[in-house]
Amino acid sequence: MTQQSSSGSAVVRVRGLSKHYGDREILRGIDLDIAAGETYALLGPNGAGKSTAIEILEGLRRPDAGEIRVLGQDPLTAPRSWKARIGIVAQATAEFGPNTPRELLNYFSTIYPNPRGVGEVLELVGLTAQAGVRANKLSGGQQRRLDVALGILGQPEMLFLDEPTTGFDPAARRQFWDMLRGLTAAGTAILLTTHYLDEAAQLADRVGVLAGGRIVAEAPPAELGGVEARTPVVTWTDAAGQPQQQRTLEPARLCTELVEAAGGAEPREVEVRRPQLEDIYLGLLAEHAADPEPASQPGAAAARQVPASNTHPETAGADA
Ligand SMILES: Nc1ncnc2c1ncn2[C@@H]1O[C@H](COP(=O)(O)OP(=O)(O)OP(=O)(O)O)[C@@H](O)[C@H]1O
Repeated sequence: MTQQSSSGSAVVRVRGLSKHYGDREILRGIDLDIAAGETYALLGPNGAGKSTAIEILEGLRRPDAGEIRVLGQDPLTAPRSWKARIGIVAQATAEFGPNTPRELLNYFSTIYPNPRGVGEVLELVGLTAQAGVRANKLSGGQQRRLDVALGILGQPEMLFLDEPTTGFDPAARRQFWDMLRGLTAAGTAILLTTHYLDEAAQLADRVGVLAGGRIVAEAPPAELGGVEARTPVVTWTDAAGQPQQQRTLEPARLCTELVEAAGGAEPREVEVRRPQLEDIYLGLLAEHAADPEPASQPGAAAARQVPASNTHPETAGADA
C-alpha cells in the first residue's frame, strides 16, 4: 500500500455517474476521486456494476449522465495520446493466439511512446521462464499474468485492474501485490476491482463499496464501517453447553469475568475475534440489501443525458 501523493492531484474525478442497461439502472450517481499514487479498490457483489464503471472510465462505454475526467480528459473524447497513458487489465483474459509473451510484448511496445523494457516486464509479472512459450499453451494463471504484463507495458499513469489476480496461485498473488506497490510508489494511480477482500486490505489506500447502484461506504480498509463494526466478538460455551457471544471493546476483561464466574475454571471454547474487512463488507451489503432496488426504472431510457454526438466509436450499439 502506498500513501496518497502529497500533491493529491486528481487522476480520476467522477461526479454523478449514472448508467442503465435497458430499464435496469446499474449506476445511480457515483462520485469518485483517485489521486496520483493511490490505489482504490471498488468492491461489490456480482453484477453490482464495477466493470461497467471501469469501462466507462476507460472510454469503452457511454455513461447516461455524469462528469468524468481521467487524467484531465473526458474518456469519450480523449485523444490517442491519452490512451497511451492508461493501462487496462480487463476482466476477461485476452485471446493471445499462438504468439509468445516476448513477441506480444515486443509488438505492443511499439505503440507506446515510453514503454518499459520487455525483459523488465516479463520479470515483473514472473513470466521470464515462459517468455518463449506460445501464449495459448500457458496456464490460465500465466495467461492472466500476460494480461497484466500488457497492461503495465506502457508505464501507465492510470492503471485499471478488473479482478486481475483471478487464477493466480498464492505466491504469484503476493509477487503481483509487490509489483503494484512499486508502480504506485512511482506515482501510478490504480483502480482495482476484486472479490478477494485480503487483496483489497493489502493494496488499497481506500475501498469503496458499490451496492444498489451507489457507493454506500468509502474509507481506508482499516476504517471501513467505523469503530462500531470493528468491535471484537467474544464467543464461548457456557456451563449448560450453550454457545454464547458478546461484542465488547474490552475482550480481555470479559474473559477474566468468565473465568471468575466459573470459579477459576477455563471457559470452554472461548475465542476472541476482531471483525475483518470481509466481515465488515458483508455487514455493509446486508445493511444495504433493503435499499430501494435499482433494477427496474420505467422510462429510464428517456433520462439519457449524453448527447448523441458524444457517442464513442467503440461503444456505438454496444450497450443494451
Ligand atoms: N452490455 C450490457 N447489456 C445489458 N446488461 C449488461 C451489459 N453489461 C453488463 N450488464 C449487466 O449489468 C449488471 C452489472 O454488470 P457488471 O459487469 O458491471 O457488474 P460487476 O460488478 O462487474 O460484476 P462481477 O463482479 O460479476 O464482475 C449485470 O447485471 C450485468 O448482467
